[in-house]
Amino acid sequence: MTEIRPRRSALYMPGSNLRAIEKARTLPADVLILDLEDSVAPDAKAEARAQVCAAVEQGGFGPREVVIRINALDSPWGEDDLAAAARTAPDAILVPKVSSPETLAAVGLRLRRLKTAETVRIWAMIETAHAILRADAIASATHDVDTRLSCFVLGLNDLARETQTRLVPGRAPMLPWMMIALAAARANGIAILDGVYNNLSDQEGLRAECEQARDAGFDGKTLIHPNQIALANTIFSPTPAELEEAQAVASAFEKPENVGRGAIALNGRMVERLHADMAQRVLGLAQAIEKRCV
Ligand SMILES: CC(C)(COP(=O)(O)OP(=O)(O)OC[C@H]1O[C@@H](n2cnc3c(N)ncnc32)[C@H](O)[C@@H]1OP(=O)(O)O)[C@@H](O)C(=O)NCCC(=O)NCCSC(=O)C[C@H](O)C(=O)O
Ligand SMILES: [Mg+2]
Repeated sequence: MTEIRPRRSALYMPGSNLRAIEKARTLPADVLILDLEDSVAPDAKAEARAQVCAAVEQGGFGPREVVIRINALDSPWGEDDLAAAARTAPDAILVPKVSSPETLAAVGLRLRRLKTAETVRIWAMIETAHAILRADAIASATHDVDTRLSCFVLGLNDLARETQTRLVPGRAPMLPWMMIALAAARANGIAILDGVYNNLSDQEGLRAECEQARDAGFDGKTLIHPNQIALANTIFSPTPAELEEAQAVASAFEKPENVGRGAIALNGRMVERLHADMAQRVLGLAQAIEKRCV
């Protein structure tokens, strides 16, 4: 079974907020995104960079995946952010406003020159109209060894700003873009996380977006507040009924009488080997979640 990394909940926190970073070491999020970009004011950029890098070097984040979101390379802070982040060897460096594969190649090249540990991956924010139009080309960068791309993260606030498309309940105007990004990610074998839900006090609205993203095939949701973690973890985890079904499908194909068969009937439904593959993924995710024990 392929090992799966759970990314049900990915919590952003401003790099300038030391209290939030300290608190994050105890929060049950699968991924922590220490932000140097939009949540940090220009005057606080240098201090936030130093603070985030010291925190990553200090460690203590347990099984949580630690990601540093840098400023864009063409901003006044991007180059310094990238060099400092690379030295601390987080799990990944998240690059904002990626609009072409060339941006990722530029980041990859710098990581090679900086002799950055091979374990450091690149994640790309998909949050510009060009990124949607070039999603497959950007995701294809994962096949270039230098580029290290392993995950897309949607930025629907920036997409709304650029396109004037409204962020409305149900997200109908944004859904085609979400699915284009999803198809590009899956076609190239990388992970993909949904954008944030801005309303901190609306758990029902958050639930609706998490369920929509789960059904659409996303690995998890990016979050902005600790009170959003539990819901995302629950919704992006397999339910007991899904686990039972997955176990039944996997076991059915292991029976000696089914070894040579491509399709079988199970509880009145046709089940093919592709369903057994899907079942193995569900079982693998459940196993990986259990192993994390945050
Ligand atoms: C939105 C907030 C500014 C609200 O902060 P605050 O008013 O302090 O919230 P609370 O008083 O309810 O906080 C309770 C405790 O929880 C801690 N806390 C709050 N938020 C976080 C967090 N994100 N991570 C870790 N810990 C957090 C507080 O410190 C309190 O702790 P304690 O003192 O022990 O009680 C704030 O939630 C916040 O800053 N959120 C993150 C904002 C952010 O990072 N934004 C950038 C990413 S979103 C984005 O850019 C998406 C994309 O690019 C796009 O385009 O869409
Ligand atoms: Mg953004």
